[in-house]
Amino acid sequence: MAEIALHNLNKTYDPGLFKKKVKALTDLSLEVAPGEVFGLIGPNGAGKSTTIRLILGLSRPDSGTIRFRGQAPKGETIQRETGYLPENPYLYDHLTLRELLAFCGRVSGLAPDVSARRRDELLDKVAMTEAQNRPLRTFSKGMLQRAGICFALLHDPSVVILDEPMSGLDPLGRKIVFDLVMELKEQGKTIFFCSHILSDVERLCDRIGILVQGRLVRQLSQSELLEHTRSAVNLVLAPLNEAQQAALAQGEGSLSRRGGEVVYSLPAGGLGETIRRLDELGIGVLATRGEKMSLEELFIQTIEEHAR
Ligand SMILES: Nc1ncnc2c1ncn2[C@@H]1O[C@H](COP(=O)(O)OP(=O)(O)OP(=O)(O)O)[C@@H](O)[C@H]1O
Repeated sequence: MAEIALHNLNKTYDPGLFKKKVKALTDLSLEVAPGEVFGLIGPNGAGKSTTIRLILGLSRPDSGTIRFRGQAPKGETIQRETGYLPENPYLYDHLTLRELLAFCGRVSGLAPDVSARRRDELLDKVAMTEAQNRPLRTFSKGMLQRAGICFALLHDPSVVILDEPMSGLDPLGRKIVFDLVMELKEQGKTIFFCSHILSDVERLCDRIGILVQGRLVRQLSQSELLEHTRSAVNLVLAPLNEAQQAALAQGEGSLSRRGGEVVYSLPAGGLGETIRRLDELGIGVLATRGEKMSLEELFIQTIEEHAR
């Protein structure tokens, strides 16, 4: 049974009088299996945070169903079983981090010794032991992010939901959080997260969903992702006229400009057919480069296809 199952979710925001309604999600369906790491990616405003808020019951869909282990989610179960890091964690800023975590432990019903042990472990993991006695209002964005991660994980939840966990972190902080998420994955936790750092998503996730304008336009398992990204070919083309550009826009590859070069990227499998097509269109190929397509390129290609 899926840990999280979303079926045909629709969500519209109504900002009030005289303002246009915003359709944030359209017929969104996805499932996350126990122990799976699911990464939801998409451009700004695609509906990622909205999806997370619906899963957590912080907002209600207009229609569609949300199931948590087969049941309609109840506030208490969700609080007990999930750890949530919001996009911009708002924490009680007059408390020190140590006080915040003690409060969190009490609210979660942890025994004081368990709470203290978890606190010390987590502070150590996110390199915040020395900052624990400082009030949160003195923290930088990256420090607040690390504090938010401790807050989300203190009660050792089995499902972890992270909205932009790498946001505001320096490269070392990113590595710390990356390693922590990897450790949670190894412990068999179910993880659902959104991130714009696609190299992390690529390395961490068992499955990836691409959300564009509120619609889930693509889902890929780790092996499908490997298949898609394994063997791309980039053809460097001679300058194109408008008709040639329009003709290529209909094809299965994607056109881009890189450092003054016109590059046409396509899966290696279709190369023979593409060369014939370029020949018919009178387009010269200046160079051919075989390379691994990154998730970032696949992401941009998917968004461009969707825009077309
Ligand atoms: N409370 C709200 N009232 C009105 N519109 C909203 C509200 N919250 C979100 N939206 C709109 O819904 C859409 C989806 O927003 P959401 O925050 O879910 O996107 P996102 O994918 O998380 O974006 P980002 O990557 O920028 O964080 C956007 O158009 C946003 O402006």
